[in-house]
Amino acid sequence: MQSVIQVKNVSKKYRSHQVLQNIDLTVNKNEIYGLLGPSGAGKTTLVKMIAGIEIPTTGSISVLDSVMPKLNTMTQIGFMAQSDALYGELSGKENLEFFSSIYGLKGQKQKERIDQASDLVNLTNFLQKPVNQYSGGMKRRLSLAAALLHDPKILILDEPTVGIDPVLRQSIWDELYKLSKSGTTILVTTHVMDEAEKCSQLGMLRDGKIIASGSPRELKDNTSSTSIEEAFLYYGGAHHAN
Ligand SMILES: Nc1ncnc2c1ncn2[C@@H]1O[C@H](COP(=O)(O)OP(=O)(O)OP(=O)(O)O)[C@@H](O)[C@H]1O
Repeated sequence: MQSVIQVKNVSKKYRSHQVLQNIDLTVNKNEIYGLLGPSGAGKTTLVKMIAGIEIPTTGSISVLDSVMPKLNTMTQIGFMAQSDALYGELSGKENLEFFSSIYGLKGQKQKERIDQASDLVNLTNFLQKPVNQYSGGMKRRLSLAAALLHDPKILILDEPTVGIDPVLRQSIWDELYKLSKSGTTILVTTHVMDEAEKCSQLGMLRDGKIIASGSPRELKDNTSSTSIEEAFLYYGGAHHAN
């Protein structure tokens, strides 16, 4: 199996605050890898380092065989941050035009990619509306479309479905499966257990450490759990007992 993301012994400190400790993690091509953990566990910090936005204090991260941060590799990553970085005064379409021009898309290709990405997130009929009139869920969907514009090899999504209703959440997951089947590798953070269940591989993060990793099935079988939540509590407890 071809690995596209390798995190080796990574730690991150902000001043004296140790946020992540000795993280090892591998994501293989076409996987949907979920980083599951409660608020403050360090998920955002970890995905930002993988995307090349933050730098580890110690350890190394390589993406598509390049040590991060590397500009060329960063252009092959679509990153959807937790808070939407959108221009409120501009319409949805103008936002997508702006982001696609940053990726160097122009003319017919730009139009095609904007059409595809907005269709994927069901925003086609709202593209003319200013973004400051969008609901929270619509802003999330527009951010997802923006992350997809340049057809990235790796998609990194930080809590992508927060504020999105269950029907649309399912349709976004359906699209993530399609993207993964067509060759996109997806790394997604979540604190929602049933969402973690949808991933092909999971890393459970707690207090800045990976407490367990494997497929949802493996994690449940290995702990004789009937749910991911139960497995998470098991590993969390075992971790604290050590
Ligand atoms: N720039 C920063 N400077 C100092 N501390 C930071 C910084 N960024 C994050 N932290 C701290 O690192 C810890 C982990 O934060 P992080 O956002 O990575 O967690 P998270 O698991 O993504 O949580 P959430 O789901 O709430 O965003 C928190 O205690 C946070 O306060």
